[in-house]
Parts: sequence; structure tokens; C-alpha cells
Amino acid sequence: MNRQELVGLIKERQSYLCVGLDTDIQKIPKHLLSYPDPVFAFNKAIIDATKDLCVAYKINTAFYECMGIRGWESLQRTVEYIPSGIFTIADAKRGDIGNTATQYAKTFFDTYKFDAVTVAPYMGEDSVAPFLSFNEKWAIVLGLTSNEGSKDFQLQKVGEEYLYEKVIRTVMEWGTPDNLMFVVGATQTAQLAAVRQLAPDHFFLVPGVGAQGGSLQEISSLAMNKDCGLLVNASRAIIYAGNGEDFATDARNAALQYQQEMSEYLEQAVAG
Ligand SMILES: O=C(O)c1cc(=O)[nH]c(=O)n1[C@@H]1O[C@H](COP(=O)(O)O)[C@@H](O)[C@H]1O
Repeated sequence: MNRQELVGLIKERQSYLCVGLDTDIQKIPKHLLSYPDPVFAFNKAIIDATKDLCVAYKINTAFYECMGIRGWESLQRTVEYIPSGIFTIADAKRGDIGNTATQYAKTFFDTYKFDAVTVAPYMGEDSVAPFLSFNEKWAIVLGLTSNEGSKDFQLQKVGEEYLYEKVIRTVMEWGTPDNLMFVVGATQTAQLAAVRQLAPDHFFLVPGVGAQGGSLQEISSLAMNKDCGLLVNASRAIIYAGNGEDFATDARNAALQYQQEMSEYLEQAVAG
């Protein structure tokens, strides 16, 4: 999916919600365990219940890889089930030397047909470049993450600036706002305005609302740009909103709350 299509989808749906399919077989409702592929059965119900409210789904590959071949099958069924026209993210946080990175890019873009992959930039340009060489595909590079450990490296000063600022500034030279996004954690309130100033045109994938306590209101007021420029992810707060027979209805209600709030912020941005 290209940028124009993504921006159009956000406008049409009045939503910048990304539903995170971090599907843990230990946490899904027990009645699904008798299905041939319980993880896919869960994801299918969540997708059916939320597909008109979100603009993206993020599949965190860890939750699938840990189940071996069965997990990869659930992942494939899930990504194929997501309606075309919705942005799909493989949250795989890959990063390796160039020829290996090329194989990772082929895995997620060619074999599984995702629109985007999350990429860890620690190994430098040759590890990121292969993800930027596919038409209408995206690398979503870790910029400033939502977790406590972001203090260990990302928020250390390198000369006058934080390491994360140096990373974002450098990585921006490798791609364009048409094929490169950054991960920016919703919990990083003090830094949100600075990150937006650093990368005014890029989309940010923003995890950390819901279970990690980040505020949708804050991220929206501090980091929205003229094209919205945000994909805000919530995983546990949506997919585990309920745990009974009607878990999908509970997930829909949680997603609807996010979407309604987002539509207000989009309106305010247009008005202001
Ligand atoms: O790249 C990510 O998606 C990511 C980056 C980050 O800084 N923080 C973060 O939580 N994530 C992912 O975003 C999701 C957050 O899940 P919830 O906290 O349940 O909404 C998980 O899949 C995390 O792996």
C-alpha cells in the first residue's frame, strides 16, 4: 500500500487505529481450543469484529514463531484473511547484514505479502536498505521505543543529542516518507513533540496505549501532522477486552472507543 492510499484510508474511516494481533494461545477463550487452528479462529473473529474500525493490523511474529510450524501457518492464514486495502505490519523487529536482511524482506514482503516490517537499525544502513527497495512496501524502524529499557541506549546523550535523535536523523537519509516510518512509543510523552519536529513528514507507528498506559490524547495532540502521520497500535487492550463467548464483541467495543476518540482528534486537527 502506498502513502496516498494509507492517508485516504485514514480520512475515510476517521481512524488511525492499528489492532495488534499479539495472540497468545494461553490467553484466548477456552472454547476456541477445540478448533483445528485456535489462534486463527481467534484472529478471524477479532478481524471480523474490527475491520471497519481500524486502518492496520500488526502481527507480532513472536507470538506465532514460538509455536513452530503451526504458528507460521496461523500467521499465514491470518495475514491472508485480512481484507485487502487494510495496512498489514509484520512486527518482526529484524536487523542483520545486507544479504540476510534481503531474505527477511523477501520473507515478509514476497512470501507473506505484508505491507510493512518493523526493523531494528542497530546494524546500520546495509541492514535497513533491503527493506526500502520494494515497491509500495515499508520499513518501520525503531526510533524511540515505549519500554523502560529505552533509557539504556536510546535516551543516552551522544554529544548534544539523544542517541534516538541521531538514529532517526540518520535513518531518514536512507528512505523517504513514502517507504519509511518510525516506531515512537506513546509512553514517551516528554519527547513526542521533539520527535515530530525531527521527522515532520514521516508516519509514526505508536505502540504503548492501553496496557502500557500511554495516552491517545497526548500522542494525538503532540505528534499528528497534516496527513495524520500516526498509526496508533493497541494489542492487549483490544484483543483481550473480554474473555468469554462474546470476546469479539468486547474487542469491537474497545476498538470503537479508540476510533471514536480518534475521529474527534482528526476533526480538531482539520478545524485547528
Ligand atoms: O515495534 C513495536 O510494535 C513495539 C515497539 C515498542 O516500542 N513498544 C511496543 O510495545 N511494541 C509492540 O507493540 C505491541 C504493544 O502491545 P500492547 O501493550 O498489548 O498494546 C507489542 O506487540 C509490542 O511488541
